[in-house]
Amino acid sequence: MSEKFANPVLVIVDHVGNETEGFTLTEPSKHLLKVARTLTDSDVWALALNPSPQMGALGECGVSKVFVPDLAGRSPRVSAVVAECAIAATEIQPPAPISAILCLSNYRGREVASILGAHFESGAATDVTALAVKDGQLVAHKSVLGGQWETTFTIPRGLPIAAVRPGAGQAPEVKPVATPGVVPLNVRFSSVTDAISVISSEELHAEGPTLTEAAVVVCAGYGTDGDLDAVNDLAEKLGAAVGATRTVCDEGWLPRTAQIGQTGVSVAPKLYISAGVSGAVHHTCGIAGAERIVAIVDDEEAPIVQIADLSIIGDLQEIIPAALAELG
Ligand SMILES: Cc1cc2nc3c(=O)[nH]c(=O)nc-3n(C[C@H](O)[C@H](O)[C@H](O)COP(=O)(O)OP(=O)(O)OC[C@H]3O[C@@H](n4cnc5c(N)ncnc54)[C@H](O)[C@@H]3O)c2cc1C
Repeated sequence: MSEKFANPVLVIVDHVGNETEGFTLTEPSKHLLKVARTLTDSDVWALALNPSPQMGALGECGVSKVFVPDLAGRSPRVSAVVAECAIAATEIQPPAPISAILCLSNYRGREVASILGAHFESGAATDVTALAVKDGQLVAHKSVLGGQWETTFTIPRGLPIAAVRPGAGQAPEVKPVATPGVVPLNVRFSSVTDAISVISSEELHAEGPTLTEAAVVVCAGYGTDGDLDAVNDLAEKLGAAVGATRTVCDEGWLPRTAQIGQTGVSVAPKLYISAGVSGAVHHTCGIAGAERIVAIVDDEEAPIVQIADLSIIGDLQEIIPAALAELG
């Protein structure tokens, strides 16, 4: 039986939505809460960054306590705001020692983790792909050097902080909590935090699901030769988000925000379908969280074939229309 912490693990969770239409806990956050459950015999707590967290979904993920800070108009997109909320959650009275703080390893999460690591004079691991507890310490795994090496390390001092890649780590079924407690947080934000404010933010891809949230991702590779009609048609049919390899973004066929991989985003869909992708490690390290991988590629020796659950060898411009015809 694997070792666990005796104290709660705090998870910084993300929601999408707004106050008018309501907030929805993101799939990567749900996954991370279940990963947290594997690390402690005690409670899993969540820090939510909106005034109306999705309590039902948090309870289903085994969360017993939800910290809800009053941001007083500040944006949760500012990493320092989020970090100071997490610090405030660790200072509630009476004190409740926390074993570890987890967040998602995205652009904001990596910054949040570093600020927290510096504040607690402990350490922060980012881009983590798996977590465990050994000898009372958090053990983190991460792939480095373009995914060619897997490293295992620990934070031996103070409160460990880990930013975990979306969808990474084992997430077993958890025992739901019927009614998680809500703890309002009054945070004394520092002047450093208030030195940054968000002037505006607009969603660039309002159509279709977000790449990192989507249950199905169709990824365009260089083999599309810039003709993305088939990929877009398949994505539309499946309600999927469209991703890309770096070469596709380098060519300007899709925006850089679509890039999946080491220098792009990580995705963790239930189904990832690649079209004309060779499967370089720089790319496949970004799909480690995918449940099922289907590769459409004309080269049976391509590395993607080695990791795919199903490979369809041939011309994507013939295979995808044929598949769409089957789907009706
Ligand atoms: C430091 C570093 C970081 C990097 N970061 C990233 C990253 O974040 N993300 C990323 O994706 N890459 C990244 N790369 C680049 C990566 O190494 C690969 O070059 C890139 O992923 C290859 O993209 P691709 O599979 O689209 O193209 P290719 O490797 O050219 O593969 C195209 C594939 O399509 C097949 N094909 C051609 N025509 C057809 C057709 N008609 N039908 C079906 N199949 C066809 C070909 O046989 C081939 O297998 C990085 C590289 C470095 C050095």
